[in-house]
Amino acid sequence: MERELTMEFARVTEAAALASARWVGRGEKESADDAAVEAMRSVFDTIHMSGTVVIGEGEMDEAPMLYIGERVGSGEAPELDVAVDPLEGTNSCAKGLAGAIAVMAIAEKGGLLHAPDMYMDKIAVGPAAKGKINIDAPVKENLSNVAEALGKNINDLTVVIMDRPRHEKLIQEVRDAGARIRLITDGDVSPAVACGIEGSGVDMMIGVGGAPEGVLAAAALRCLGGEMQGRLWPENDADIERAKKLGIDDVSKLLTMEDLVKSDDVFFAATGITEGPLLRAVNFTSQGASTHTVVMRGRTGTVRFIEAQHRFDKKPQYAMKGVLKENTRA
Ligand SMILES: O=P(O)(O)OC[C@H]1O[C@](O)(COP(=O)(O)O)[C@@H](O)[C@@H]1O
Ligand SMILES: [Mn+2]
Ligand SMILES: [Mn+2]
Repeated sequence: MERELTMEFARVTEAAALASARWVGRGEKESADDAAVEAMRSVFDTIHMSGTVVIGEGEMDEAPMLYIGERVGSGEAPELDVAVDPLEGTNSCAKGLAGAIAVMAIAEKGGLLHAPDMYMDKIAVGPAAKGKINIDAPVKENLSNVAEALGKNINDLTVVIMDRPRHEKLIQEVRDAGARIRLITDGDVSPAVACGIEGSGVDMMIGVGGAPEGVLAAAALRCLGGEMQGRLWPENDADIERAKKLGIDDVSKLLTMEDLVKSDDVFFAATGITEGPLLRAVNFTSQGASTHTVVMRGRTGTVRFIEAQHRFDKKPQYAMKGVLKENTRA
């Protein structure tokens, strides 16, 4: 894939972030989601590519846009697989809490695991701890190996875990081992990616979250040289069927980096909506808004943080779209 595409993908996540940022704290999850999806969808068509959505907003009959199998892009070469989560952290956005991002990953055809819409158990670390994790090992063993690889004491490790009843035992085990925990209410992609960014303050992300989110985070960690391991976490027979439909016959298989993201020929882009360990929030100004985006390319490992200023007088498509009229300036 050509390097020029990185800038194009930054435009895609910026548009989604700008649109959903209008809905921060308004308590309307659906409107925030719809705004992100619509904005992302419309920018895709301006990009010279033939994309197929392999991770998106759901099956064709349950999502009007960015559904699995939908074609995006101008229709010209190259032929690519697209994974999107236009609003990752919907609750955080609706409540104005930290951790919402707009995110996507792109690979050559067949390059991304077609993850079913179900849970996945995950463990993620940055490059220094690559090769030191094993999802099947006791948590304490992983913590101690990662601490050693990072040259830290276990007490100084920061582990991000989603605050969910299903993680009660896991949280206790991490506390017993002596590591620090940051419990998050939503959005496990950004902390998983942050593991791979030096100075982000996150050393490890563990626990059960969305499987599609696992593939998105793995794409970034592939670019960053970090590691993720996953295992699908079906809750019922329907989940198992869903996985089989996507070609995953053995739902208990340990998913390595190679299973999640097949090659280095991958791009990742994300823009912050609310502040997080990886990216700053969208900020509205008198002129427009600023965005903070990260784009990465697996082949070269280049990571770019892009700070952008958007002018609403010159880009009216981003101005107040779909938001309450009384918010407009007199
Ligand atoms: O809220 P649950 O059911 O525990 O699911 C966790 C998953 O949902 C999220 O918190 C939010 O995802 P969406 O906002 O895209 O729905 C993911 O980051 C996470 O992987
Ligand atoms: Mn999500
Ligand atoms: Mn989402």
